[in-house]
Amino acid sequence: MMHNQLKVAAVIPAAGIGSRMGLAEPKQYLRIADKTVLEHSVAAVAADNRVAAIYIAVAADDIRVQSIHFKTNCPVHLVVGGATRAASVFAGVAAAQADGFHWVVVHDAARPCLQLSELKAVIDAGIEHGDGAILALPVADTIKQTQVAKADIIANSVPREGLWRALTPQVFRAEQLIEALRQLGVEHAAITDEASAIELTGGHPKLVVGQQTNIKITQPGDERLAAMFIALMAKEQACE
Ligand SMILES: Nc1ccn([C@@H]2O[C@H](COP(=O)(O)OP(=O)(O)OP(=O)(O)O)[C@@H](O)[C@H]2O)c(=O)n1
Ligand SMILES: C[C@](O)(CO)[C@H](O)COP(=O)(O)O
Repeated sequence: MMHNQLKVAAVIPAAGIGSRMGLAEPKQYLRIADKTVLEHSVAAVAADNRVAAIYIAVAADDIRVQSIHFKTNCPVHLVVGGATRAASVFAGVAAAQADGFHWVVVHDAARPCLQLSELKAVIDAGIEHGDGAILALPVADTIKQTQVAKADIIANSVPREGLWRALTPQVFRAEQLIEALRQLGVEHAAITDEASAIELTGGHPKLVVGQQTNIKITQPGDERLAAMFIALMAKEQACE
């Protein structure tokens, strides 16, 4: 069912330093085609007309974001993020809640290839399912576990049945997410996404199958893959 009438706020954690990329600037400011990775991600979440406001959590000393003019149909607010992803998400959700939003769609700034069909599906599922919903992909490869002392030597294989890779967006009731983060604390090492905070406080979010193209720019080379996907998606849109 499509929940057309409901308005949601998007929260974009964009306060990371991108240490695994090893670049001079954070990965959300890399340029792909005509704009930065952050602008691609913001435009992607703004594409669903239920998204009525966007809250971007940026580092306190971020000056790059000041020169960006976000071209969206809804207001874009900047909030100060924190030392962990969870702290940045908390800041964004708290701001959205203060502005009266009851639902939040959290999407990594580092995932610029999100497609509208995925976004719509996860918002629908999140609102419909009691404990929210996330985009995810079932693990498709054989999974190996390494030895404790030797990181490149196999100890055994792990059954992949029931294993999924978590993506974003992740959709939750603002109240439920903020309470979970407050209860666990935003420094909690096991909160690597919003769903894990909900799980750790007793909830069971729904999994919605995402697209292989919805990659997170994490390691060198990922930006080239993202650029290819963005070019392909633009070409497909032009043909529609
Ligand atoms: N304190 C932090 C850490 C991360 N993020 C954001 O969370 C998203 C996903 O995190 P990740 O890929 O781990 O980004 P970084 O923390 O920047 O990368 P790294 O772990 O390589 O340093 C990114 O959009 C990142 O900007 C954030 O808002 N605040
Ligand atoms: C939220 C997330 O993108 C889901 O895959 C991810 O957990 C955050 O980044 P990290 O690479 O795990 O730090």
